Amino acid sequence: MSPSFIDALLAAPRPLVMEVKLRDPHGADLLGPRTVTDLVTRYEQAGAPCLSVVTGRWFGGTPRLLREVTAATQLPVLQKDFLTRPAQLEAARALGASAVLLTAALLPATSLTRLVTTALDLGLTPFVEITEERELDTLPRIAECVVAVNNKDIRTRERDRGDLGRSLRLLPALRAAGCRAPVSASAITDPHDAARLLDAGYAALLIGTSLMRTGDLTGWLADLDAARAGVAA
Ligand SMILES: O=C(O)c1ccccc1NCC(=O)[C@H](O)[C@H](O)COP(=O)(O)O
Repeated sequence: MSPSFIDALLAAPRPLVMEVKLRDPHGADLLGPRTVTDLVTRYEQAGAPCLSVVTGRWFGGTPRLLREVTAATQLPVLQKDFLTRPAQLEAARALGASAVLLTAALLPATSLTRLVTTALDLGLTPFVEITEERELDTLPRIAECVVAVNNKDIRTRERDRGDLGRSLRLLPALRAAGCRAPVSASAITDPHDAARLLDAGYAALLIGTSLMRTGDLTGWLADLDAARAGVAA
């Protein structure tokens, strides 16, 4: 049996969730001449422990894209979309997802509780995204969730430049609330910044645009590894 999304992430030596995302927030194409299968294979070869796929239409996605990704890999896959109903979580599982995005800012507390419970009952890892400390107050079963700090603002379609300081500021509150798998997500463009976030105590990072855009994925990851070794020395 494959490991759950959260277990695969926590066991990874280089804990990056590599994201399949067809368009940037301004509508620019990120895939280029590659196929989705080429990209998934490349991420796998690069050692990704888990993948993410943006199926939200703001970023050029569709539910069919989730199936394309899960058909091309055995790795645990996160579906990133505006998921608000239990039926959408059942559909995600049927299409092969292992984790589902739940955006705390967009969900009333009662819905968030119901969706976390439903996801866990279905064997899916809830990937709960927050931008403010108070969103942790109503989050149930936090030790079983991945909790991601989004460095951008989804309410403005992530057209802002992002604020990695938000991740650094919120990490102590995440740990204090019992989160085992804190993730920093969005706007991570530089391997040195990525190393800094991991060194600060993040269990993992989620990176889309930078990995989609780099012409040298191996080099990007080598720079991250070198920066982490430097940080640790
Ligand atoms: O964050 C959301 O609520 C969301 C909902 C629906 C579709 C996408 C959503 N977020 C997208 C992302 O958060 C980013 O694609 C992801 O964090 C990677 O960001 P980046 O590295 O800046 O491309």
